[in-house]
Amino acid sequence: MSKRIDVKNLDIYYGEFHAVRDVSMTIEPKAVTAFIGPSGCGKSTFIRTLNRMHEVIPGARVDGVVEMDGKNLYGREVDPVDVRRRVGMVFQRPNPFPTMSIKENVLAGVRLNSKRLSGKAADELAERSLRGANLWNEVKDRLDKPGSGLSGGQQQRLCIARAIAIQPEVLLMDEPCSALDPISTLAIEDLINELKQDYTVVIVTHNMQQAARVSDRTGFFNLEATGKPGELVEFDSTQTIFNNPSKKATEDYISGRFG
Ligand SMILES: Nc1ncnc2c1ncn2[C@@H]1O[C@H](COP(=O)(O)OP(=O)(O)OP(=O)(O)O)[C@@H](O)[C@H]1O
Repeated sequence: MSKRIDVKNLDIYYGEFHAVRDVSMTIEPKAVTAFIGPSGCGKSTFIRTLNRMHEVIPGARVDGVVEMDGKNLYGREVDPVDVRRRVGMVFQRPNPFPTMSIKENVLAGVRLNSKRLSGKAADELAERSLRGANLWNEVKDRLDKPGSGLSGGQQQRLCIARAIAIQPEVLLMDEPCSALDPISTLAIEDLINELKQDYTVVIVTHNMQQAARVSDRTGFFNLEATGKPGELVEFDSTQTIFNNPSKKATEDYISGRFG
């Protein structure tokens, strides 16, 4: 299920503004890749280009190539809706549909993709996805209650269940723990560790300890000055980035000298 992503010379724009410059990297399957860097360096912008969410903003565009297992996601024949089905996304703030039940929240993405599900198939998929998101035991007795009745950490796991219900190949997570308390954060980190058995996982995080804990590879983004484009300064095994980075800017950031 999981796929490899090759990014080649990717430039990202908001209208005239050049937000991210010339990124090339390979994101490995069945691994967690983390992006760190100071505010405004383009981490969120970059991750949104991996499922073509960037282009929903008027005037936003990219130059370059993003390949999934060798096929350009920006090819002329490629349907962006299909890309977003194959590359799921979890956002910073848990965003369950508040009036929908827990079960219907899990199935919402599948129903949007206009898949018809029999009652039994829907029940099975909901259970499988909630188990996959480590939430089943906590909600199995209240599947018909609203998703908004869950704690923040449970809501975020509900959103992860919704994302994996559509059986994506890649899971993007943009600061998935920034609205959560430390215990919920640990639950999500454990879950990320399990998800990499099946998915290519990409996470943006402000928390360097989190990047060190959960990821196999880390990319450090930076920008020279406000108004300049963000750049990928260094991309390597998490071990190397945190213990033996090759660029001074990475070392300064990791050791808290700026950012
Ligand atoms: N919708 C938008 N329209 C125009 N410019 C934008 C838009 N979204 C982001 N930008 C700009 O693009 C640059 C990169 O922003 P982005 O949110 O990707 O950075 P980031 O590294 O994720 O920051 P943070 O860590 O604060 O979330 C910033 O200069 C930002 O102001």
